Amino acid sequence: LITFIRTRTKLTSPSHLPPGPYSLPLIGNLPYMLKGPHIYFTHLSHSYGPLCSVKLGTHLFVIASSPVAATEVMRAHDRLPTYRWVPKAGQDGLQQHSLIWATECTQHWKLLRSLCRTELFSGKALDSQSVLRERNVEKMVGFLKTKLGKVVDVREVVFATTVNILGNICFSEDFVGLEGDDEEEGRGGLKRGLYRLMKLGTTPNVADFYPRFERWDPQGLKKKTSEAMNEAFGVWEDIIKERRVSQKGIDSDDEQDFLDTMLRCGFSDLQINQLAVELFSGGTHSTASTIEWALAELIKNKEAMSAIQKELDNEIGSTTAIKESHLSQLPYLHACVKETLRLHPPAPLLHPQAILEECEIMNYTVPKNSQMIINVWAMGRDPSLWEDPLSFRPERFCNSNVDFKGQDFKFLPFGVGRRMCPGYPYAIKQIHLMLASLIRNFDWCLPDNMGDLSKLDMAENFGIISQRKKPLVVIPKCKC
Ligand code: HEM
Repeated sequence: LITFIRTRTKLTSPSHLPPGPYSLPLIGNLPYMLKGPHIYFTHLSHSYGPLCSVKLGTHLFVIASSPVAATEVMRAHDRLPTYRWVPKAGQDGLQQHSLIWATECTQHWKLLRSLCRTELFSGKALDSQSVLRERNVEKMVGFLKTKLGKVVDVREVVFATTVNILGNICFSEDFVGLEGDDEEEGRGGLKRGLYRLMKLGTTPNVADFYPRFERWDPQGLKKKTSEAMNEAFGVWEDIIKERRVSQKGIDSDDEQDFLDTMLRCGFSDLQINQLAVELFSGGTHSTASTIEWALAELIKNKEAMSAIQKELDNEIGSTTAIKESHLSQLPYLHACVKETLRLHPPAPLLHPQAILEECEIMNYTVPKNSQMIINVWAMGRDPSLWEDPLSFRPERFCNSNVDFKGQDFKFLPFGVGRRMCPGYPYAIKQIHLMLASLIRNFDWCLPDNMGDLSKLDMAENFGIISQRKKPLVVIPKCKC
């Protein structure tokens, strides 16, 4: 079959295009994406090599699935004009204020990135936030202690904690409850808005593949995205109003939170809402999902769990609450988090960027306006790059220099280049602290009816953030 497809492809494709499958008229290869684009693209790379091309709707996508191909794609990005592909559902005149959805690296994008880097993610900013993170993580541990022996949805608790940490850093507020009773308490807006935005991000949009449908918004996704944005705005609208009136924090020496910083910079309500929604949607599901996957992998892999518990016992001893100052002494914990990000990168595909000029990559011709994608998920599971790649073996990162800072092209969970995640130092601190606290304070087991640990379901769901298909539902037990 593969030989047939290859021959057919050779006959039908322009001669120097990166190889790829025969595409059906009009729909291209869209029907094959149902299991998840990252899985389909990985299969393609097995058949056609590390740089292949595929037609989806009316667009040509070029997919890089090896470190060499990814390096070449990034080189092309550096020397040629590019623009970031933005889902049509998010294109409502908001890009001019956007960080994540800025199509180009404009002056405003630069300003937002540098503001976030200095005020949220620099070493100094991270140090000043540590008390907020520690306080919220202590609350999470306290809450779980009331649930000993009972079934807990780890995703709910961890997600709520990540939202509240960012809520405190940006608005000095806890926005959601840990009990999952926000709807009854009338404060579910942010959680609901963020879940809705994530769901909208996972819904395939006809208009993305057939741009001529854009103006009709056939699935109503544009409208729903804008409703979810408004729902989030409703959560902090009054806080912004009050702060504008009180002028509190207007002097830079008085600044309490990131809202003060945004007000000092003269941001309008629209700009504040846009940046806040992007920080919350980029920074909460991704970290919560990594913690959920890491805990699931550790519950499943008893040896790794014992090794991490031993490290925590040896390095922290009987100290009750883990502090961020302990984290640098925990290399095995760091290795477990890297191993989780290798197997379960929350962003399995780096965002498509289109190159605006025809160019040569690895001796193939890439036509102008092709969307370039780097398949991080495929590289994390490639047996030519990692020994026994499907097994969870944190040891591979012990005594290794491989890091996620965008230098090692086989391991890019936070992306690479100009659009790399600016929040990674923040994310890593938070993940380390929360995971260490979950393991230090509790033993974890599956509910009886779920049987054997080794059969813990590890299926994944592809979306704007890739998560476990089923939430991790487990029982915390007293570590006595
Ligand atoms: C485990 C946690 C996280 C992972 C794996 C992650 C991953 C990524 C990746 C891969 C990108 C680049 C996307 C691309 O090039 O296609 C990105 C961009 C971004 N991330 Fe993260 N991220 C995480 C946490 C965070 C946090 C905590 C924040 C903020 C609070 C954040 C904010 C952003 C923003 C604003 C961008 C867009 C940057 C731009 O386009 O210039 N992320 N993230």
